Amino acid sequence: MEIIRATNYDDLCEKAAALLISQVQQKPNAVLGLATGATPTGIYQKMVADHQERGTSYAGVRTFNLDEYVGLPPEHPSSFAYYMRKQLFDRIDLPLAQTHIPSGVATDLEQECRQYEEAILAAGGIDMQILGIGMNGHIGFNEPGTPFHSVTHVVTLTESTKQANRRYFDEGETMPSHAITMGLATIMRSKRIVLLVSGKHKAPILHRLLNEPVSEDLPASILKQHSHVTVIADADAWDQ
Ligand SMILES: N[C@@H]1[C@@H](O)[C@H](O)[C@@H](COP(=O)(O)O)O[C@@H]1O
Repeated sequence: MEIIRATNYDDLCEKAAALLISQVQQKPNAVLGLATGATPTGIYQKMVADHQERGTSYAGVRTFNLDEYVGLPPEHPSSFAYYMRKQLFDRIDLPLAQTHIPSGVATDLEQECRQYEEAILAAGGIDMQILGIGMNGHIGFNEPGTPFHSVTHVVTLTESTKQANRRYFDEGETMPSHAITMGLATIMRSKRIVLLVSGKHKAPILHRLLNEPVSEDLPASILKQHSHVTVIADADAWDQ
């Protein structure tokens, strides 16, 4: 794993956005793997600014998001589909038809997972996958104990993950209990992976990732077996 130390969150976003933008400039029909959560929001802002100021075009790009909550339609403000439209898709020249997010309201969720996996393969695989990391080491929604060979599947969210994402839901609203997520094997098939770690609350998990052996108890540890992973961590995440 290549480790890049960013001075602060803005610098992390600058560095990650530069990787994505240069990927798209080199390959205008690149397949990008995208993530949600708090960490990537600044990156998407920088991509939008670059699109507006320097004209980087996403007209030929295809995207696949890591995950989506089961039961939330794309118009639900807490859905990842809604997040992606607001943060990025509606603000650049990327046709929505070229964006992919698992459907959390598919009648047959198992079939949705199979089709999602097939769609990634049919697109030629993911050129660059952006990842955040959960406090328990999850990537996507692959919680500790998820088999390394897993492909896109339905997961039961842990209490800690529900707690961490509670802030994206209205008070009193019931949190989804399940999600669809790319599996660890799906993520590992990406040609290049960029893992983002930001904030003091992520310092313990960054420490574990860098120091513990590869194990299904720490899902992100599988990334050590990938030949092209870049970890970008800001100073707060290093401060342990
Ligand atoms: N499914 C998402 C993950 O893909 C994300 O990486 C993680 C960390 O999010 P944040 O960046 O908000 O810390 O949260 C969620 O659980």
